[in-house]
Amino acid sequence: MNVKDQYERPIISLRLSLTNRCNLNCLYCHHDGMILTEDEMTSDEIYQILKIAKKIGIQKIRLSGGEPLLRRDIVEIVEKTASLNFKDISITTNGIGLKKYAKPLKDAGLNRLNISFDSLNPNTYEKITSKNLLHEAKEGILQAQKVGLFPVKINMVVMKDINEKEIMDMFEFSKENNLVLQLIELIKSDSCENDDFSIEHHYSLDNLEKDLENMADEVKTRKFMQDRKKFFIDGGEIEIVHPIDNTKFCQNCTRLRLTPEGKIKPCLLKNDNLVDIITPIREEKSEEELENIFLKGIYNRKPYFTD
Ligand SMILES: Nc1nc2c(ncn2[C@@H]2O[C@H](COP(=O)(O)OP(=O)(O)OP(=O)(O)O)[C@@H](O)[C@H]2O)c(=O)[nH]1
Ligand SMILES: C[S@@+](CC[C@H](N)C(=O)[O-])C[C@H]1O[C@@H](n2cnc3c(N)ncnc32)[C@H](O)[C@@H]1O
Ligand code: SF4
Ligand code: SF4
Repeated sequence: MNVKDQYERPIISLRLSLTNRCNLNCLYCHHDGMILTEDEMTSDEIYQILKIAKKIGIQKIRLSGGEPLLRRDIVEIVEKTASLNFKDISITTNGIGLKKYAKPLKDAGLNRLNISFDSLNPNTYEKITSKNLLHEAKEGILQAQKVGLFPVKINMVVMKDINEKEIMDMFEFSKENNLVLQLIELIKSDSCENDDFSIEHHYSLDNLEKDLENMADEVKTRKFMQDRKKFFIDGGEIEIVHPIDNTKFCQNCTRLRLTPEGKIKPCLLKNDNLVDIITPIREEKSEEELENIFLKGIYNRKPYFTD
């Protein structure tokens, strides 16, 4: 089965937020758009939801959070996910736990990783994350690379007056270590604790995109990935995530989300259209009923930014 939403967007990927807990406290964090509850699904409940996802045609799974590596059963979750033969399983992490987990996760069936890393400067890193853990994050990145997870992407949220001058240094670091650099525009959302920060430090990626276009040996567009652009420069790769007021980004959005407590979330930036799937699972409803609940989540999808 291959499902489309009411706007003819195929549903290709599911992003599971495994927890709202985190070991960093980034100034800009949007918590993947979550309402911050403490409830977390068990790995068996997650597995049941993934089975329905597979059945309705979801191909790609992303595990995120909060910090997904804080889940003690993270390896078991990846193992269970891998047993369902999805095309792609990835994790977004701050990298602090990777020294310990990169190899077990790879062995459990993880394909790739995105690692948040906004600065190579220890003071700036600490200012952003409120923890003096740059060294651990960097070690985690290199460990992921070493155990053969590929590609490893660096997620760098670009912020005015904080790290915007570091883009080229981060690109050099990425090239040297065979990493893809993903530059992310700072998003303002209801789930950011500090609204003023997102406004004050917003840095538009428009001009940078034009500069990269001129510098690039090749430019590619990721069609089912929000029409994002990838720039190939001097043997390195930069991808731009430019979601704000970007109608094309939303027109090409093919992802559904799941909250840690078990609700289907149709859009990162909205919380008024969630669909509870964990209660019916705990009530042992039939497969058909559970599938219909999933489809209701898809039915609720709507592009956030429109013309
Ligand atoms: N507006 C919006 N922003 C998103 C969405 N998904 C991801 N982002 C932003 O994109 C950034 C990177 O997300 P990741 O979790 O690393 O995954 P990704 O880049 O979307 O996925 P891949 O490129 O396939 O690895 C995050 O900072 C999010 O803020 C989305 O659906 N809508
Ligand atoms: C919420 S974090 C969860 C996963 C993990 N803790 C991490 O930091 O990678 C997922 C991604 O969202 C990004 N992010 C968080 N708040 C953001 C914001 N306000 N604007 C843009 N990206 C943001 C982070 O940089 C990270 O790459
Ligand atoms: S961006 Fe990731 S690492 Fe930073 S506070 Fe948010 S969840 Fe934690
Ligand atoms: S509709 Fe737009 S804002 Fe909402 S999740 Fe998709 S890309 Fe993000």
